[in-house]
Amino acid sequence: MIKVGIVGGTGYTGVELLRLLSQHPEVSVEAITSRSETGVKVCDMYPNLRGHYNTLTFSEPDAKMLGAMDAVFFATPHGVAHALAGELLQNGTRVIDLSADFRLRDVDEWSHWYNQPHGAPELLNEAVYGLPEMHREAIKRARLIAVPGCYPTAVQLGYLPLLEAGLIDSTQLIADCKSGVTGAGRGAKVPSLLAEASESMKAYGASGHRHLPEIRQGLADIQGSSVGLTFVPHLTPMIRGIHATLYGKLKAEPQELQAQELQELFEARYANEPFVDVMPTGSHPETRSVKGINTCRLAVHRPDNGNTVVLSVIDNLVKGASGQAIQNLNLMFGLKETLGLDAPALMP
Ligand SMILES: NC(=O)C1=CN([C@@H]2O[C@H](COP(=O)(O)OP(=O)(O)OC[C@H]3O[C@@H](n4cnc5c(N)ncnc54)[C@H](OP(=O)(O)O)[C@@H]3O)[C@@H](O)[C@H]2O)C=CC1
Ligand SMILES: CC(=O)N[C@@H](CCC(=O)OP(=O)(O)O)C(=O)O
Repeated sequence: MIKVGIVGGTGYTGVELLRLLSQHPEVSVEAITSRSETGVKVCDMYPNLRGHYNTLTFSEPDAKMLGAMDAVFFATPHGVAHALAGELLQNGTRVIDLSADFRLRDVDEWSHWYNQPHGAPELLNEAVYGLPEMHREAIKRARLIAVPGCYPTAVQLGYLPLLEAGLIDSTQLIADCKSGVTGAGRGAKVPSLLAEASESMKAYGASGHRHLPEIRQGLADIQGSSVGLTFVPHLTPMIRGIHATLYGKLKAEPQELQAQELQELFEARYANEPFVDVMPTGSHPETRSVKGINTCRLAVHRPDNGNTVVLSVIDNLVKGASGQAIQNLNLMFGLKETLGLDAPALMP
């Protein structure tokens, strides 16, 4: 069994790691941290986990205890993994970080968007961006994984086939994205209150959101040169889910491409990807079709105005965080990529 620890076990991504790992045949969760719930049993705090973790108890984050693990997940706010990752890696423990600590390669850009100095710039060279559909071979060899953000996952998977094939004008990309409220974490905040978030919808970060540089970096890696992107996130009255509507203007020659050819491009690109589902022509994927699962469902449209529209849905807590983190762990440890991640979505 692979022994794992979770730092930040009381948050939404931490408890989602616990839920998913309870079904993983090769992983045993041996340590879980929370500074506020030290001494409390996991199954007493989260009744959905009763019967799965009968003795596992929250403890203070401790480098020695975590260093005894084969791998440690960080499900913590930005800046926490910076402090501990180096010591763990020295002990031979692999690190899978769900926060943004190692996602941006440019230290100054990171400090600008996260309003603090970067705490571990010496580790940036070896951090691998954990989007398996782009970086599978590097992930297999990695010791330190930066799990992509939720919006960045949905946007990059949607644009990837079009940018790889050079079909759209990459100076004018527009990503219009919606998220459920769990995207904001479990800490009490006024905008996440039921009375504030239900029966209403709002954009935020329209003139600059910290996922903008991450998405730009990922899309530039895909096409080999920089992109121009407008990204506007919205908060919607649902608990889980990301819906991304991605616009792209077809270049002059690809103007001839018909809907069926774009469909075939997407199907061919993702034919061997276990967690990307290209839906039939004309589909409009729903966030509820990916609730609780690690799948990104995509549909590509070709309106008659020279544009393409890609619709991309994921569960922010699964393919957008904890599920993708486990997909990375499977690759790093030479396991079947889908292990522990193959249950169907909840419906309705
Ligand atoms: N929610 C989402 O949809 C997504 C979240 N992420 C990222 O994953 C990370 C976790 O998110 P989420 O689960 O929503 O966050 P939450 O705010 O829900 O939980 C944060 C967890 O971290 C612990 N924590 C906070 N500060 C520290 C600290 N200084 N040292 C150690 N532990 C600490 C908290 O427990 P305690 O204070 O008791 O120690 C808590 O368990 C964040 O970086 C987030 O941006 C990524 C993709 C999607
Ligand atoms: C709805 C909401 O507030 N979403 C969060 C992003 C989700 C998240 O946790 O961001 P990371 O993936 O970078 O960790 C936000 O906009 O800041």
